[in-house]
Amino acid sequence: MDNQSLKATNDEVTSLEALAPLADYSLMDTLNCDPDATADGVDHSPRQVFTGQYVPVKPTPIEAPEYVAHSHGLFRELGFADGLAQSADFIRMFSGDLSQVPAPLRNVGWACGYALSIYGTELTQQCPFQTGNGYGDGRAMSVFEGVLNGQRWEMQLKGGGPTPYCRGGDGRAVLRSSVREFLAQEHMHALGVPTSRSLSLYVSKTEKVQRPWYSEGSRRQDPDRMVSEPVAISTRVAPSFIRVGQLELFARRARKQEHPRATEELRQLVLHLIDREYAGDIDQTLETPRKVVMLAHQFRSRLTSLIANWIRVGYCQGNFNSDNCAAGGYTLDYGPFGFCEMFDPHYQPWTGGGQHFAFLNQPVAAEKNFGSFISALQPLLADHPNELARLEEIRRDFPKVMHAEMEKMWAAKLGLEAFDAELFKELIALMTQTPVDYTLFFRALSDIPDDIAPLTNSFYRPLAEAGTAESDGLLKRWKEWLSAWKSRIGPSTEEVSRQMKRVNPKYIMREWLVVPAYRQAAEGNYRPVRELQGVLSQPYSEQSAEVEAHYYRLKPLELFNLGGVSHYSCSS
Ligand SMILES: Nc1ncnc2c1ncn2[C@@H]1O[C@H](COP(=O)(O)OP(=O)(O)OP(=O)(O)O)[C@@H](O)[C@H]1O
Ligand SMILES: [Mg+2]
Repeated sequence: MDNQSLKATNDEVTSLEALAPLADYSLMDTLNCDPDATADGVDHSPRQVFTGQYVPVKPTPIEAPEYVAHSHGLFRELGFADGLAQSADFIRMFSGDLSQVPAPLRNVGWACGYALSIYGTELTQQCPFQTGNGYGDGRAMSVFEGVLNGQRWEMQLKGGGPTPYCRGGDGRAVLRSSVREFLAQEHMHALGVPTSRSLSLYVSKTEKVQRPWYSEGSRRQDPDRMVSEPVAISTRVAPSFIRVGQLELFARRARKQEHPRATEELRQLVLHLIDREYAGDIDQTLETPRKVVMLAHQFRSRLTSLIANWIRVGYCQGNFNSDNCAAGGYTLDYGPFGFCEMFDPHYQPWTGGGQHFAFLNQPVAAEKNFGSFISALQPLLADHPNELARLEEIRRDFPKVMHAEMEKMWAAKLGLEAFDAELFKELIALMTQTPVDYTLFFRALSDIPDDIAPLTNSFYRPLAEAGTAESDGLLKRWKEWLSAWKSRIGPSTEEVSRQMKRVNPKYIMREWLVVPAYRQAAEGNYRPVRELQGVLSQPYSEQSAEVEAHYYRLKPLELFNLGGVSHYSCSS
């Protein structure tokens, strides 16, 4: 279906029968199926997939699914009736049972292979066959693609059982990680950060799997025991799920001429990416080499803006490999992520992640992924030296564009028209040395206080009380900084304050507030998850006094360094 002819709105979807005619499986219908795939999608053991951009896979339903939550906001955008989320056939489909879906909905889903580069280094070791042909969606599979309210969406189960890319894993996701991803996606959307979205979350009442996790109160880096956790399936939604790593897989094959159609498969995937994610930005009638250059340019804009947004809201991806970098330029894979609370440029919640993926190094990590992306496009321009040179320029200028995005973002956080390097440098030093809570600090600053007293509510160490020379020195510097800052903001403080409150959220997803919610959910009480969902869906709003008292506060000191709260070594 061509994007121009899409109907702008659809009638309210109240059943799967009403959803069925909106299906349009462009990926399955225009790209190549793995020729070794089984027709029925019963394909659940690790094997190599040599060609084709997708493998049909039948999801493995979770036993005895129970409704936990759905996104009211996304349902509204898609034109879905709220009641649908708790209807028997919808629960069946989105907990992995496609056997009874009405045609033309299909009763197999699909999984895709992808390659992995970590910080720009190409790897194949993670593939059980050491070739890269056995790595990809190991437990994620899409089950729907179609056009809803004028927009093309793909729906993907996470935890829907093993695929040929499972590498011996069980294909499941536990409730804990599913609650985190479910909440985080809609929270990021509400924060104004491009992201995959959350549709629904169902948990099994009977099926459990073992995962390494932390004992109560453990401060160790790594989990110290195995715990049995309920499995869940969350469904995420995006215009496509094409990753930088996916392009890389086909580009590596093209580079090595692994099979005669390798370059053609890469070309098809890139053109498909443009249709799905960049149709509004790239003229369909252009020749492929022109399109490829425009794609690189557009992705650079989206990626640099995305990273600046992450830093604006305090988000750290933790594992920003090329396979966790969506080629559409939105946030994907909420595993070892976290929101920075006590400000630390090196904040990294994932113990296995390394400093290269730390909070303020994300612009450089993004540059590495962008390099992988550019390298993946090169085989398509082998006979086009001009376009190839243009691609190289786009890559080379990434840091410049990223830097400009960051300065624009910091200026906005500070309510300034233009970035002020000196003011910023001293602020970062003060925020680190004090240290402050990143969210509370910028929100308190957004009130444009007369003196530093209101800002000190965001300080993890009370300055004045300490009375030491060091803290007295800091106090003086804070006062000087505040007055320097105030002299730089415009005369209409009310307007500046309003603007600042639109970029500096009041509420962010703090892990220690999420832990009790997923624990309660594992006991069958879903109210705390839904309450958190409500609070996190309005992160910039002044909410009730009760919400403020509970959610707008410093992380309690006793929770620092706690395994599973402040850091995690495994997130699945
Ligand atoms: N329990 C599991 N069974 C099978 N494969 C798994 C499992 N857990 C992770 N994987 C696979 O391991 C790889 C690395 O995992 P990672 O945590 O980045 O991804 P993920 O969180 O599963 O998925 P995604 O990137 O799709 O959000 C992915 O290819 C993923 O599909
Ligand atoms: Mg991943």
